Amino acid sequence: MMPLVMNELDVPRTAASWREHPAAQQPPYPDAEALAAAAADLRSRPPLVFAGEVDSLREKMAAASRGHAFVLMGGDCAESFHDNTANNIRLKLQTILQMAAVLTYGASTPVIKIGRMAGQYAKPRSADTETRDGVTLPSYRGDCVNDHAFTSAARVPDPQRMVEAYLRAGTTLNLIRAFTMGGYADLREVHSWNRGFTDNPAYKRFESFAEEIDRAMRFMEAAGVDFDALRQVDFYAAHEALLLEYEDAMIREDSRSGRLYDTSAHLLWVGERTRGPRDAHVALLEGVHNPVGVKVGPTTTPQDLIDLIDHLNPQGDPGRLTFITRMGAARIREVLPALVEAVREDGRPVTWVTDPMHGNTITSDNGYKTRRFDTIMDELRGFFEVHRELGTVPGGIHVELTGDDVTEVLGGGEHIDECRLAERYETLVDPRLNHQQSLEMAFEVAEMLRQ
Ligand SMILES: O=C[C@H](O)[C@H](O)COP(=O)(O)O
Ligand SMILES: C=C(OP(=O)(O)O)C(=O)O
Ligand SMILES: [Mn+2]
Repeated sequence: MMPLVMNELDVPRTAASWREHPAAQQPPYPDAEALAAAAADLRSRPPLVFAGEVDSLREKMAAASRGHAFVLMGGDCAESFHDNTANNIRLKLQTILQMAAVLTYGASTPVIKIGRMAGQYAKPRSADTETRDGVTLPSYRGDCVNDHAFTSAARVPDPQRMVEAYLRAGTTLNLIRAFTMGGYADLREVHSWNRGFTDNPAYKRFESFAEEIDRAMRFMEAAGVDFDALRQVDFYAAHEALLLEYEDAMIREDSRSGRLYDTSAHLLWVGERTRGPRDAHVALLEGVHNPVGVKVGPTTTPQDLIDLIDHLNPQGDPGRLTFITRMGAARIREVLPALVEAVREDGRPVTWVTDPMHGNTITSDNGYKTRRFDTIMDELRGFFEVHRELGTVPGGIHVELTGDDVTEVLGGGEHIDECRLAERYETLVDPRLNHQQSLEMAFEVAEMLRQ
């Protein structure tokens, strides 16, 4: 085990300049003293990740920007304290590992495995309030902020939830590390789970692909590959750096280098609603050394991206900045090329990742916030087409998924239709791919990568 070398108590405040910038999507805490006490409590606690791990992810993201690795980032839209169970963590991890095995074969490069896990507890909302049956209450903003129950007491922002989120993130990371270091991620095991996908009606389309992977495994075995050396994998954690007080309280100095890191996760991203280059969220991430992502939607201009690079990666260090595009299937082929070209012309490297979920959210006729599997796949195809035409590198995918058999996204091999949404619609905010849909996506993307 590497020693933790963070300076936990003496946090230089330079990263705190975010307080001088406008901050969107922050909860209206009723009790400033309670907020300060919770933040002080967090500041006294150990970091959740170690700077050395964060640096190694930065290097891997740099490899992805050059096409020498492929990023798979996935997990819940909003994690919840209630679902912070061993089984839930295990199934999500398993799903990501299964997808990664298929993608590794398709891409013929290492797949960088990143969970939207262990800290994805704060949500931006399009409306500050929610109305049900004539009753209007503050919106749910993630378990780090308030409770999902629809009562006025539950919806009051409670800063003590930040401490709870920290503790839950810590136990989640602990279990992830135990699984991924202790043999649960063994490639032979992961490959055998993927055989379970043969029950899926979509499997027929991928049968020959799956057989190829099977053959490759047998070849490796026959050639004497040391499978025991493949029993451990690197797995990283990421979440949206939305709740500024929480992220600020998790900043620590790395005593080896004197650099500041946001130790709440390895990678942090800024969302489409908070990505203003001169706004507080970007200012906070400017001050830390983590690899960072910025979600960019269809209204983004080329100049917006250059401004973001100026702020977040002025020196053009590879691996520091990832643009996560979420354009919508209908717009991606039209709007992405000019953005990619502007960045290419600028010359400072970024890693391009697609989020095919957030530009494709619809409301079903029976009132569910949902997405169509086919539309999601169409945005993914558009992403690869644009990069292929421009000769640039499609660096990875970012998806909302769960390891459970929920029914939140329409379509896929199991043909989930509107009536079935009611069966297991469990998400607290956005609809997630279920286990089978996630694997189906992995096979489709692996085929795209192979071309
Ligand atoms: O996860 C993303 C956002 O929080 C979400 O899409 C916004 O959702 P809302 O429009 O339901 O507030
Ligand atoms: C809020 C999210 O996305 P975006 O910022 O792209 O809307 C999200 O990833 O859950
Ligand atoms: Mn979401």
